[in-house]
Amino acid sequence: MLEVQNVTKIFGGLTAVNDVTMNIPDRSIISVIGPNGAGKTTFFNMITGIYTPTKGTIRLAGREMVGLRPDQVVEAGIARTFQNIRLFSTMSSEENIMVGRHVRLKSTFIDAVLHTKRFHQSEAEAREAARVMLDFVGLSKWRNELATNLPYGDQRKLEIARALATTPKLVLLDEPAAGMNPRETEDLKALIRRIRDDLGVTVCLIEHDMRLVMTLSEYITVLDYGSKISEGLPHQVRNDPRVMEAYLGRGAAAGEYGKEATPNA
Ligand SMILES: Nc1ncnc2c1ncn2[C@@H]1O[C@H](COP(=O)(O)OP(=O)(O)OP(=O)(O)O)[C@@H](O)[C@H]1O
Repeated sequence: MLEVQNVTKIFGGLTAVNDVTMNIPDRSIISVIGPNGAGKTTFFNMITGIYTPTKGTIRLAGREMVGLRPDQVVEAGIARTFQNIRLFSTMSSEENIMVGRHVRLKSTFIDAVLHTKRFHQSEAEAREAARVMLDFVGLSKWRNELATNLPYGDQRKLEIARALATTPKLVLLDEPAAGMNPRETEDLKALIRRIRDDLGVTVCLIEHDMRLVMTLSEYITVLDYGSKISEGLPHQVRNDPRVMEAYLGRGAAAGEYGKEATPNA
């Protein structure tokens, strides 16, 4: 599905991502982990067209993504959520998802201004897609509620629903469990499995909650200081001394996230 080859990103003198190669198979659930500042978000930002890699190629089903704008990457089939929730807080849950859906609609700006038949058809289609997505993520009861009024865990789910409304082939989730309580995290795990199983969407996540990562991921890639230091099945990564060293060798990482964040937690 996604082939990332020898990707590097240099900011001034800092190499944030260093020669990383990674393949994401179709319909898999993959995680990218690593201590603070390891380069995970920069990696997502390159895949989604926010940053252009200094070097390397990124192909989605054989099509080169490097050089595309973020909106073109979404159209190609890659959607994402952000580490810090980025919902339109003064819009309802339904409207937030409709915004995501617009990338797939046929009506133009002119249609919207002139309120043409095509515009009304598109609006109806977007509203129906939003209804289906709200139902899928279990947020139907919040349909008309402003996004800002939703409980935190539900705001994260709404972001996922908005990403899914673009009908992606691949969805990138940046710390989806951040700030969630254990029950919300269990719900999220079930939702991520359904995204893959029911919608056939490939999932790649960045996550610090190691319990979630180890039980959900089929394959894990570990970054540290921008470089890939390990990859493999959860039990292989968990037992890799380089990974433990990356987390526990840095008191800051262990202290900041506590036991939950270490691969053996
Ligand atoms: N736009 C930028 N300009 C300069 N440096 C940047 C920029 N974006 C990220 N960096 C640096 O690149 C490195 C990797 O950052 P990145 O945010 O990708 O790490 P991360 O693994 O996502 O960290 P975290 O787990 O804390 O979110 C850091 O040293 C960061 O300060």
